[in-house]
Amino acid sequence: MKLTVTDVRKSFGATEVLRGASLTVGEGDLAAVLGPSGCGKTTLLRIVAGFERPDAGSVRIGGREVAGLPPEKRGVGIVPQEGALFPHLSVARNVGFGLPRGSARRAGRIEECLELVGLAGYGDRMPHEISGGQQQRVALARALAPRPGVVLLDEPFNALDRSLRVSVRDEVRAALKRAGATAVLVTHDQEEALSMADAVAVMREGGIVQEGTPVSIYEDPRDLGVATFVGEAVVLSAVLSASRGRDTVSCELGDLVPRRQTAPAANGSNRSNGSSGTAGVNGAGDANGGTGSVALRPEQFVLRAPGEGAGGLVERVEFFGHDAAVTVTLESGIVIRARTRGDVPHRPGDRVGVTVEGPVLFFAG
Ligand SMILES: Nc1ncnc2c1ncn2[C@@H]1O[C@H](COP(=O)(O)OP(=O)(O)OP(=O)(O)O)[C@@H](O)[C@H]1O
Repeated sequence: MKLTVTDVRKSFGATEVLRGASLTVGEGDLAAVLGPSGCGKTTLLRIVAGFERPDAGSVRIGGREVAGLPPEKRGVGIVPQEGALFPHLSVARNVGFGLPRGSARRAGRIEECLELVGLAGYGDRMPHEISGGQQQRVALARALAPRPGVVLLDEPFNALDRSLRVSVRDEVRAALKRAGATAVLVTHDQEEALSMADAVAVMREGGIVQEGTPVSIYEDPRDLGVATFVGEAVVLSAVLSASRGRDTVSCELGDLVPRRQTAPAANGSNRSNGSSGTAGVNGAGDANGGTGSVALRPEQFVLRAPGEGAGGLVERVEFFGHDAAVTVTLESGIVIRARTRGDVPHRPGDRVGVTVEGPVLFFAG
């Protein structure tokens, strides 16, 4: 079911934790609420679940206002941080916990949900007899069993080690999609949000500051704060200027092309993507001739021979197999981290030239 949270406010004593947070999750979508620790993510989730009462605002599930309803009347399933399975109950009894006792469909629904999460046949095991990732999938099966309108996942992969996390994420996403569930995942991990979710809502200081697809949030962040939180970026001072129908952002790595264009191009067409506010600049602000900041992504840096582009010294090469990260200190002292192919020819101590490819994010101010 569709979930709509509108202008929700919540204070604990004198601390205002939610300052008018709004969020919409389409039916069958998986939305990630992404924000730093303490920004109010869990409080928002607890308000949707009914464990906290908002001071103001509305929460609608499938069009029905649920703000006054207790948790058990909301049709919400919850996957807590560490699975929190009942250790003395078998996997099947954990999954069936929220189902009416004695119903003829109970056993069938338990098996169905175990199948959804890829654990058919595991019903008789005890929680300690399965892995941490499997325990999380059982927790998801338990949340899905009563067919909730919305499933809430609160940092569900925190307890898993990194290598396991990636595969469990895929499995959880696949199970949610198979179940056709509308789901909200709370996380502070941008990679998790970008790789798993259909939509990402970036949260900051008690409010959702930007909602969109993972690609749009990464490529078109509304301000420098979102740009640097959602993905790595090197931020440099820059000046935006327009000449001959084309905007240019000048910084110590040269004259670059901003992602948004203010001026009509030479052939008369306007290259602005028109998505919001003043073109030439990401987010609000005045573009013309302005100073501001440019945010450069690691994959935009190209390492070349010394003499081409800005000069720098390779400090470190991190090899990941499929790609590599090369840390370079530029002559100005700025440190950049470039994502390159895995077969990187550079070694610490090498001199290189650095250029930037592709349109860049520019923020006035
Ligand atoms: N019951 C409470 N009483 C008082 N303060 C609270 C309560 N619950 C949360 N807070 C405060 O509200 C703020 C937001 O907490 P919340 O847990 O919602 O943030 P979060 O973004 O989920 O953080 P994390 O990622 O660390 O879990 C924090 O400063 C926290 O201390």
